Amino acid sequence: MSICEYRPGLENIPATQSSISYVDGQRGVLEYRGIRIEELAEKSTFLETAYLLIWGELPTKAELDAFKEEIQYHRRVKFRVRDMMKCFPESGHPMDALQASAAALGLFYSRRDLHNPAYIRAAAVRLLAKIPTMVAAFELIRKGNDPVQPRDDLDYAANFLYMLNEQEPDPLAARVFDVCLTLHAEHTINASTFSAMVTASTLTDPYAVIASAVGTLAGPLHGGANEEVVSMLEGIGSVANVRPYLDGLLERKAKIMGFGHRVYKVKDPRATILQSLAEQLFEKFGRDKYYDIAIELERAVEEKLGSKGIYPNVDFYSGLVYSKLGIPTDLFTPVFAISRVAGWLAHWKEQLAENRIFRPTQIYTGTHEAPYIPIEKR
Ligand SMILES: CC(=O)SCCNC(=O)CCNC(=O)[C@H](O)C(C)(C)COP(=O)(O)OP(=O)(O)OC[C@H]1O[C@@H](n2cnc3c(N)ncnc32)[C@H](O)[C@@H]1OP(=O)(O)O
Ligand SMILES: O=C([O-])CC(=O)C(=O)O
Repeated sequence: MSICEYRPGLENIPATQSSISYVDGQRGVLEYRGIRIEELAEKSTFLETAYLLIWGELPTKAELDAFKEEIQYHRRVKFRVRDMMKCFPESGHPMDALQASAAALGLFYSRRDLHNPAYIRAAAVRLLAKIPTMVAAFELIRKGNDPVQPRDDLDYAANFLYMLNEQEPDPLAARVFDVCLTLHAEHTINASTFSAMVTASTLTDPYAVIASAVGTLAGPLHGGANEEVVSMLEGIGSVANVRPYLDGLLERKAKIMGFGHRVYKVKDPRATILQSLAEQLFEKFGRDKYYDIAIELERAVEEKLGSKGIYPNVDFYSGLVYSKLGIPTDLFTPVFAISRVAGWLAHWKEQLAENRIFRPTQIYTGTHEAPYIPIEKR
């Protein structure tokens, strides 16, 4: 077999075949199972979209009702998981808390039966159901409160906001949050999904698969960028300071958070939708001063870097939406994870259906036949 050219970051190297989602980065198109993201954002719900991603087809009403009921049944987490979270340092990052809690689920559901569709479904349901509960629980625990139990009369998105803010959300806020979850659910073979697939390919348990993906999503070049965007907008402080601040970043050759993408060379279609969701929230609950800074920054970056294909990605406007929903800044990436778990699970299932362990090669750049130097002579 011939050795291919080495491409840092595996740029443009196909690492799998998949029918889950599709991105055309030149035209700004994203489809889940062939359906455009704009259409899903308008007409679907997160749980219906998760079902579509994992099982490949839109559910019938009966299938969706059964799925929702299963999710609702599994939302609670065991008291030992909550007690474990109480031992985490309050100052720890919620993504670390989520990674540890997701991995801990493997201690309780350790039976592994990867060829059994019922096992796959049960694990997928458990993860989709429990991850929001664990994210909200850590938030309340670190504030010194007891976690709030899920409410059966609230749907997935509304229930999360309720568990987080300890009050029932406004219906517009709940719908906007549900759309955010749909938008973030899947994005082909990005870094965290690749991480999930590599982990899955060893035939380990699904909790390890998801914990590994959570750890990968946390980094500032990936899902962690949404948190960094808000710090950047706060650091800019005013519309007048946008251009001097940007010039400073470019001089230092620093990355502008929330901009650029390996695949998109135009504005990310999800950023466009998130921007319109932010506007809907501002109309009802008041405008955020950071929105004006964000718009000016988008304009300035386009002028300076548009020719290089650097435009807002999904992480640019999401923080403005989340802040308006009462979500603390360091929960932005865990909230991304609540959603992306759907895509990770879809890829886990697809990987298992035709598994071969990931084991690429390398180009060795070290020496050979090196002498062992005794410690006293080094
Ligand atoms: C959910 C998500 O993961 S979406 C992405 C979230 N991440 C961010 O927003 C962090 C900021 N963005 C970035 O770091 C990058 O654009 C990434 C990591 C998303 C993609 O990285 P890559 O495809 O490897 O692009 P790479 O970093 O090689 O950049 C290519 C060129 O564009 C420039 N560039 C890319 N993104 C940016 C940016 N945000 N700000 C300034 N310049 C940028 C690079 O400096 C480089 O320029 P050069 O060719 O003159 O050296
Ligand atoms: O696709 C990528 O490289 C990053 C990602 O997860 C996304 O944009 O949602």
